[in-house]
Amino acid sequence: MARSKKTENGRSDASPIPGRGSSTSPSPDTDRPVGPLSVVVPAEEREEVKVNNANVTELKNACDDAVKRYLSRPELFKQIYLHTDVRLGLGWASVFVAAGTAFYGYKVEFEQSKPVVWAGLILYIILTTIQTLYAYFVEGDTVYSGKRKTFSRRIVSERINLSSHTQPVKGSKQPAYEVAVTYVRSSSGGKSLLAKGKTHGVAEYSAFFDAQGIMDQEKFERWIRFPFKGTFAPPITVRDPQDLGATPGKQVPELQGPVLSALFAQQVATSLDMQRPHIAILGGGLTGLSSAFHLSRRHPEALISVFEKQTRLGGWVHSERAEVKHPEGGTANILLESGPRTLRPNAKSVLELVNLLGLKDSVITTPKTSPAAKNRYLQIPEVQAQGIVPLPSSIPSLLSSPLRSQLLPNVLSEPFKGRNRPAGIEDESFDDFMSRRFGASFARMFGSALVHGIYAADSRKLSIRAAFPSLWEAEERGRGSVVRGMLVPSKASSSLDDYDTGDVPEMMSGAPVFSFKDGMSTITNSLVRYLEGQPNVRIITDTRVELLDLVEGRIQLQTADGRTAHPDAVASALPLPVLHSVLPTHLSLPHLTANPQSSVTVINLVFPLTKGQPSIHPPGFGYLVPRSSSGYSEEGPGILGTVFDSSSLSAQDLPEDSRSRFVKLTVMLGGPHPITERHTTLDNVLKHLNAHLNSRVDGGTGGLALPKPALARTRHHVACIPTPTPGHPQRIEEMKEALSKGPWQGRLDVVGAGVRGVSVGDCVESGKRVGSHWSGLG
Ligand SMILES: C=Cc1c2[nH]c(c1C)Cc1[nH]c(c(CCC(=O)O)c1C)Cc1[nH]c(c(C)c1CCC(=O)O)Cc1[nH]c(c(C)c1C=C)C2
Repeated sequence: MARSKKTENGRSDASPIPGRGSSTSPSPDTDRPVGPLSVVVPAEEREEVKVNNANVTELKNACDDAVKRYLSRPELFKQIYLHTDVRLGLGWASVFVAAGTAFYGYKVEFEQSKPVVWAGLILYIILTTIQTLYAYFVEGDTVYSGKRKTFSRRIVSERINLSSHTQPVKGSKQPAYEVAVTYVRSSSGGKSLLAKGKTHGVAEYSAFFDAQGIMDQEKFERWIRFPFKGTFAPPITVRDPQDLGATPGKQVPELQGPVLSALFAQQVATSLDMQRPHIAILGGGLTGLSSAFHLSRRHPEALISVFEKQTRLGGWVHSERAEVKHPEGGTANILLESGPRTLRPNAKSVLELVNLLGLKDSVITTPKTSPAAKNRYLQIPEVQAQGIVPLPSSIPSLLSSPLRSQLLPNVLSEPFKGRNRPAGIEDESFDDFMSRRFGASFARMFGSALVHGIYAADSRKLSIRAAFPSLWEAEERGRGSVVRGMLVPSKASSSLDDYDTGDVPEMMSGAPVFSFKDGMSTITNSLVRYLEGQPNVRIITDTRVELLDLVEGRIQLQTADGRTAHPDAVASALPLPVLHSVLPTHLSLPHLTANPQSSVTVINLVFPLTKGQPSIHPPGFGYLVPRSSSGYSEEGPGILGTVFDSSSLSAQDLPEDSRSRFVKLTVMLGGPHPITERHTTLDNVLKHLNAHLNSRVDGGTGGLALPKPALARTRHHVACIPTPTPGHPQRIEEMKEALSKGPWQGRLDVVGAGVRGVSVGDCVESGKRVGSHWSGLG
């Protein structure tokens, strides 16, 4: 069932867009308001409803009463008593006529009174006949009529009429309660009709009554309520409310329903204007949210709906806080990242978001001079059996580095190596490229480590042109030499013109990386808060898109809970293999399953430091572990690298004085390593970490074992980073061509890490560019 965290329409008090109000920092997800309709009356506050199970009239009456009780809540509808009033009026009128006639006949002499008595009798018969006909034809099985006025841009009046009857026993089917709903929606005092329709639902009485005849009122309300949740929840379509009914033959868990789904669709449609074009965004991760942000700004006239299969938004950008106890007393509130943890200021699209979402006050930067920015380490068994060695960051450190024999000759000789790119090749693996220019051992030691740190992938499988196009171009600029090419400035302009970055770039100047006080989720949470404040955006969580089809030329989107939508355009921010799985064969796009994806296990560790104890790691960014000379095997530790989070991000931890008492780091495993559960056990990870940190080149902690961690949190991210294999850029061109020229005719756009780049900046950028060719949708 779709569960949405959407707030009421038009709620804009939290809009962090400058000039639109506050610039408050985002509050956690839990702050999101929940519509009153989703509040279930607690069981203890209800009166028990008990009926004779064998009597369907009693069963039906109990359900009718439950409908009335539910719909008459003050926050829902105001009951209209028109039918009762008409029947009462007719009843009283017939009583008066009968009484008047009888009185007249009594007072006046028989012969003289005859005409009037006849007239009275006829009038009485007419009135009671009208009353009966009214009850039968007009009131029918009406259980409830209600009305309300809502305001969203304009006053909208809504009327619903709900009738019910019992479906008798049929074969193996038990007696069932059937509800039919009609609704009318209008504005301008009823002059302009916005929507009109009918819907119905059926459920066996046994679904709500137990063997003793006690009614499960909550269950009944859940069944009847489902669509009303939509008042605060998502629309799926603005065009065709009937679409939202359950798909024939599909079962919504437990009961057939939702009963009032068409009304649900209409409620949203009304508040948004039925004629709006509709853009659906698949995926509520960073790319999906960025797409919604930019599309909602670019197309204020359109309805934008974001579909996310999980409850949580933000994808694998995930910051959490944890209370950690120090064994010597005191606690700290430590921020843990399980996805990306830092950003680079060259990502203009991210700077733009920082500016537009009002996040400047939340930014924390790492100075260029800080060790976290300068010091990086490698763990290469061939160079130092167990420990980590610093990557040289200056000429003197290069000359004294244990890595100099690997670095110096290969880098210094590269400019003198002739052109060696094989004729006619358009792409190759990063490992092949590096081996050609710098030698195979250099490519393995440094190239594979770099690829582990970015793609968690095997550099022998990664496309140089997709992953590091600047190196490929440098080779061309340098007439065969990458080093020479890097010394020649590239012609590519890096203008900020296209980005509304305000003064954020100046604020970042000198900082190699930045993050936020509350971590990377600050961006995704702020995007969600912004989007929730937009009347034309709906975020639909817990809803998996199952099918994306074209039916008679219209886009048809089906969700796993059996609902259908007909958006005018779709932006897919799904991983490409997932997109492949939702497209029917006749619409499948080329190359969606061409690339493998890496899975990473992320283990956040927090260690307490005792007084006077030196840190457990050297100052720096962390270390990477290159591919071993024997390749990837289950025998190895499976570690890709470790990030020293305290070095760059301790400012996220509270209180301030706890920062020197705890050390946080993150160990990453998996990717191309075939890992099993054994690899990710805490004991195993600590054993290797201990060996890496205690025998480091700068002396380590003097051989002391690591303290027992105060916190260890493990997250397995399955298929989280795509590996663009050689030929990827060409394949993407072909896919884009199929999108624009094939049956989709440009109405489907595909964005995200699987398309152009895997960094946070790339994802936000792709959200900025999505559907740039869409105009005049609909
Ligand atoms: C959580 C594991 C991740 C690994 N790679 C990525 C993630 C999220 C994605 C990634 N990491 C980096 C980049 C380049 C960023 C850029 O160019 O702007 C990308 C796309 C670099 C990077 N790698 C690590 C860190 C701390 C950073 C800085 C950016 C960031 O915070 O993500 C460390 C690291 N990441 C991975 C491993 C195995 C690893 C090891 C130390 C995999």
